[in-house]
This record gives sequence, structure tokens and C-alpha cells, in this order.
Amino acid sequence: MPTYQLHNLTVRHIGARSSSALQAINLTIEPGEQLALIGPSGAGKTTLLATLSLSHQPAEGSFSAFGVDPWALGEAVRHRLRAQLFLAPQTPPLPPRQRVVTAVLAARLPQWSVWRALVSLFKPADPEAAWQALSRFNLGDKLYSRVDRLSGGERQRCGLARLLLSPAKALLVDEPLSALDPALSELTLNTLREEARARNATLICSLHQVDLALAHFPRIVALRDGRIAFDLPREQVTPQMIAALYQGEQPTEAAPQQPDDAMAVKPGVGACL
Ligand SMILES: Nc1ncnc2c1ncn2[C@@H]1O[C@H](COP(=O)(O)OP(=O)(O)OP(=O)(O)O)[C@@H](O)[C@H]1O
Repeated sequence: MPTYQLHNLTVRHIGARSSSALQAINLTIEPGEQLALIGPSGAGKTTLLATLSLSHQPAEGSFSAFGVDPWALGEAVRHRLRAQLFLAPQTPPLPPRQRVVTAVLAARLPQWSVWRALVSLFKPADPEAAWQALSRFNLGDKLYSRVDRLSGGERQRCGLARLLLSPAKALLVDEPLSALDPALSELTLNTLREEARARNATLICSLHQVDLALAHFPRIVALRDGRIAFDLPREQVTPQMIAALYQGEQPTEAAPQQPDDAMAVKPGVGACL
């Protein structure tokens, strides 16, 4: 059963004056797949991730997650389905005065009773697990720091450490590298991919760094103006396609990277732009 199946999907933002944020989206995403969403600013990447995390109800078309249409379910059942999905937004909503350990352990709230959750606010329930998750993003030393004392990149990785503690089977990650240097970007993508592989979870990650998307992800879904421009194995993505996708835009380039495994496309994508 696919993790997601979208057919002719249209999504509109409430109150938006312009046309749909997503139009005629067709996508089938299998369990364990790892794919990158690319495309210029405003293309619809965040909207698609929000739709996949059940934050936006589609206006038209059909949508299923784990074989069911979440919007045909009652609120309580849909809420339980949400526990299977984890969206890591670009700017994680972390309470500023909270300790990092508490903020990270909050990923387990859906699994806890109200009583356990309340107690954990005062005495973190499993600091060792939080430390391990943070350490995988090179952030173990911030376990007891206050969230508002973290740098932008540290906050971003703190948000990703939450993902490691959630039991989700679909990991949705929105521009995780926007505040990270090249070495941490590499570490972050490797950690996310390892985690997804270890739990056979689906990983969908939006990226502005086209070279990193091609180096790390076997499948590339490109959006432009709310539509899928192409959906291809990375070996079939050509520099010309990338140039056309970003025509009139400037995709972000990271420092030169070595692909982590064999790939036919040379990531010299920036050169043609
Ligand atoms: N809350 C909102 N209300 C109205 N329109 C919105 C809202 N959020 C996004 N949009 C519009 O929807 C379209 C898609 O935006 P979205 O944020 O999904 O793009 P994106 O590809 O993630 O962009 P970026 O790379 O800049 O983050 C844009 O035209 C944007 O202006």
C-alpha cells in the first residue's frame, strides 16, 4: 500500500486571492521511498508538505495516506493517523523559554498520557533519548540549553532531533539546510536518510540546494507554479531541465559535494545556469 496517493489534486490557501497553490498534482509515493522536492520560491513545496501532513485539506482531487482518505475520517481517527506523519517545518515552533531536552521530548507527547506529559515538563522523562537524538545532529552539548539561546542552525537541528523521537512512518522535512553550513548539511541529510532507512519510513524533503538533492535522493519531484514540472529518477534529470525549472530564478548552490553513491547525473548543475 503506497504511503501517499494523490490524483489530480488541487490545494488552495484559505483567503488567497491568487489561483491555486497546487494544481493537478499526481503522485504515488511508496513506503521507504526517499525523494527530494525542488523548485523555485513560491512553487508550492511547503504547501505540498503541509498537505501531506494533513494540515491543508485539498480542494479537489483524491488524496490517500496509508491507504485511506484522511478527510473522509472523523476528527479523532484523523488525529491518530497524524501520529504516523511528522512534518519538520523550516522554522520549528519551539517554545523559546523551554530547555532543549523538553522541546525534543515533546515529539513523544502524542504517545504519552496527559499526566506523563505534565510531569515531563518539570522532570524530562527520557533525557538519554533526547541526548542521543541531538548527538546525531552534533548538538548533544545543548541538551540543557534554553531554546532562545540557540543559533538559527541549532534550532533547526533541534527541530530535526524531534523527528528522530517521533514514531512516524512518513518523515516530511521542509528546507532543513537553510541555516546550516556545508558540513552540517551533509551530516543532516545523511542522518535523515539513515533514520528513514532504518525504520523503512518514507522521507520527503524540500531543498533549495539542487546539487545536494541530486547527490542524496534517488527520486526528484520538481514543482513550478504549483504544478509538477517533472518527477524522475535523478539519473534522468538533466542540467537543461534544472535550468528550465529555475528560469529567471537563482537556485541555491551548496559547497561542492561528492555524491554518496553512484549516480549518472553529475551534480555540476549550477554550471549551466
Ligand atoms: N498562508 C498562505 N496564504 C495564502 N497564500 C499562500 C500561503 N502560503 C503560501 N501561499 C502561496 O502559495 C504558493 C506556494 O507557496 P509555498 O510556500 O508552498 O512555496 P514554496 O515552494 O515552499 O516556496 P519557498 O521555496 O519560498 O519556501 C505561493 O504563491 C505563496 O504565495
